[in-house]
Amino acid sequence: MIEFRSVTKKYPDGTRAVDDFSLVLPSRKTTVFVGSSGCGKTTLLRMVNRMIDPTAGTITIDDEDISTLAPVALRRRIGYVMQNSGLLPHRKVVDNVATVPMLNGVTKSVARANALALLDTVGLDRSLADRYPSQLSGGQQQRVGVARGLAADPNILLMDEPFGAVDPIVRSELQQELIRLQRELDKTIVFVTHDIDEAFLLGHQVVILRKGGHIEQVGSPTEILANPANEFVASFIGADRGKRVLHLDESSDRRVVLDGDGRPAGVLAP
Ligand SMILES: Nc1ncnc2c1ncn2[C@@H]1O[C@H](COP(=O)(O)OP(=O)(O)OP(=O)(O)O)[C@@H](O)[C@H]1O
Repeated sequence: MIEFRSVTKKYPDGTRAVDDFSLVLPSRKTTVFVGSSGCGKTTLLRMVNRMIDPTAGTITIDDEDISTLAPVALRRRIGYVMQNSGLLPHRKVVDNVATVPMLNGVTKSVARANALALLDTVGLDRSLADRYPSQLSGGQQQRVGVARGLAADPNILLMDEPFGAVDPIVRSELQQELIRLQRELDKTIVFVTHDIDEAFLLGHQVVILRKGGHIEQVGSPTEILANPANEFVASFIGADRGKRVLHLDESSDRRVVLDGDGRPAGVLAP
């Protein structure tokens, strides 16, 4: 369990990126921070592995105050996946994945063998192991980024807009893959996005944020969709435009679900 208690981050220039933020992120669940640009999502995420330290307040992991832990050691036991994969360009795929375990003291041969197994886990062919990142597609690079984030077998995986830079079809594949991985691996995932559809798809707990890391609403996708807390949330999730209000068309022999604009969204199983 990760807990933020009255956490504030004020940057040296005076910007209050996060202002008195408190929240519990349950273990083995995916919590998604969603909100528009500049609302403090990345700052919140990076405070979990001490890439950024809060100005006030405390963050605990399983009741341990992380300010008492050495940042480098903490970072090596928390997976981190970022938007542009962050792979080292001059290292082969397999070595990108094996780096952190080797820094943690795992021998090269074991780290490489584990890295190959992780390529299977994220749905990549092992034949790509000896390529350099530039020889992969954007989607493949992101998969390697996820494999690298998992390499030290962390309990916690931080993901900062990891699928933001790939096309919609690949993005959808990566999202499905992450849902599968979460079921299989049972990690505590903290995921940042500005895309509410992605947040609802991936999040067990969705946190809708406004400037300064202010929580507008927190809940499961179902809770938020059924009861948006205020007009800001209603507008953010598209409820005000009727986008998410679905209708049933039973005029034919099949029951067709229509979205707010009358477009078919799916067919109900008989
Ligand atoms: N190093 C910094 N110095 C000063 N201000 C910063 C710094 N980093 C971020 N900020 C400011 O803090 C606020 C929150 O930034 P943050 O990157 O956490 O937002 P975000 O929600 O992740 O945005 P985006 O979706 O654009 O990545 C913004 O106003 C940003 O300009």
